[in-house]
Amino acid sequence: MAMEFRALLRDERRRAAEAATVSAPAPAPRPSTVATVSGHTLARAEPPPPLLALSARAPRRLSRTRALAAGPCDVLYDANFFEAHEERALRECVLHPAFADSWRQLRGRTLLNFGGEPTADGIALEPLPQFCAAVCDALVQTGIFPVDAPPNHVLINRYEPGQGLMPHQDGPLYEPLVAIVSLGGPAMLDFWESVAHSVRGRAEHGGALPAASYLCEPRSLLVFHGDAYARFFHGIAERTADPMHGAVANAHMLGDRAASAEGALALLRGERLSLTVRRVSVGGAASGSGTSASPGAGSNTDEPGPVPDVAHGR
Ligand SMILES: O=C(O)CCC(=O)C(=O)O
Ligand SMILES: [Fe+2]
Repeated sequence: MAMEFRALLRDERRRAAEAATVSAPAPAPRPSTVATVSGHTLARAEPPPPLLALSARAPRRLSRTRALAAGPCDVLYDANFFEAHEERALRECVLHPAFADSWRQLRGRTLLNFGGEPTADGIALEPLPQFCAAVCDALVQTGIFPVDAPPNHVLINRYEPGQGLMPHQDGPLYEPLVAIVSLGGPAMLDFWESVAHSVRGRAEHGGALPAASYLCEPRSLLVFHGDAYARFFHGIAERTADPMHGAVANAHMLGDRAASAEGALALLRGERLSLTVRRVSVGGAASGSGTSASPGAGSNTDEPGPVPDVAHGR
C-alpha cells in the first residue's frame, strides 16, 4: 500500500515534469503546463501569485504561554502577528490558482509543500516562493529564527471544520524550532505526553485532557521548541468546535477576536490555513554528497515512508 502510494506520486511527478519540459503540440486551447517555479508546475494561463509585502518587524521577545504542570514550557504565542490586510494578502497567495495543482489530499487535510520534498534520503532543498520567503523574513526580523540560520521549509495545511492532524512529532529532518502561522478559522493545537495519552483522550466523555492546548487564532503565531518539540506529540483533534478546557495554556493571551472565548464553552472552527515554518536540519538535508536523514522519520506529509511514521502515530 505504502509503495503503491509512493509509486503513484512518483509517476504523477514524472508526468508533470515531462509536460513541463517536452513541448508537445497543443491539441486544444486549454492551458498547458509549461513552467515550474520552486518545483511547482504552473499553468500557462495563470499569472504568478502577487508579491507579498509584509510590514517590517522589530526584534522582540514573544510572550511565553502558561506553563502547566504536565505540559511543555517552550511554547510562545502572539495573537496578532499579522495585520488583517496581511492575512488577506497571504491567504490570496496560498490559495492562488498557480498552486492549485500542487495541493495534495491527505487524511483529514490538504497540504502544500514548499522548500523541498521530504523523502527517505532527506529533503533536497528548493527555493521558496516569494510569499513564503516574506513570511520567513518576518520571523527572522522578529528574532524567532537566527539571521544566520533562517527557515527554509514551509508546509501549508488546509483544514475544513471536522478535520485535523493526528498527534505526531516533527522529527529529525528539521531543526527543533517550529513557527506556526494561522489564517482563517481558529483551531486548538493539543500537546500530548504520548500517543497513548491522546488515544485515551479521544474518548468523548471522561477522556484524558491534553498536557496543554493552545488556541491558534487567525493572524496568530505560535512557536514551539525544546521539550515541546522533542518530547511531546502535537496534533489537532478532528472536531467542529474546540472546548475551552482548563489546559488551554494561552487562554489569557487571546486577541480581541477571541477574548470572549475565555468564558465560552467551545469555539467553532472554520476553514483554517496554517503555515508550518521550519529549517531543515543539517542531517535532514539531502545533499549531492548523499547525506541522508533518518529514513521517513518526521516527514510529516502522511506519505508512508520505509520506516513506520511515528510522526503520525498510525
Ligand atoms: O496545522 C498546524 O497548526 C500544525 C501543523 C503541524 O503540526 C505540522 O505541519 O507538522
Ligand atoms: Fe507538526
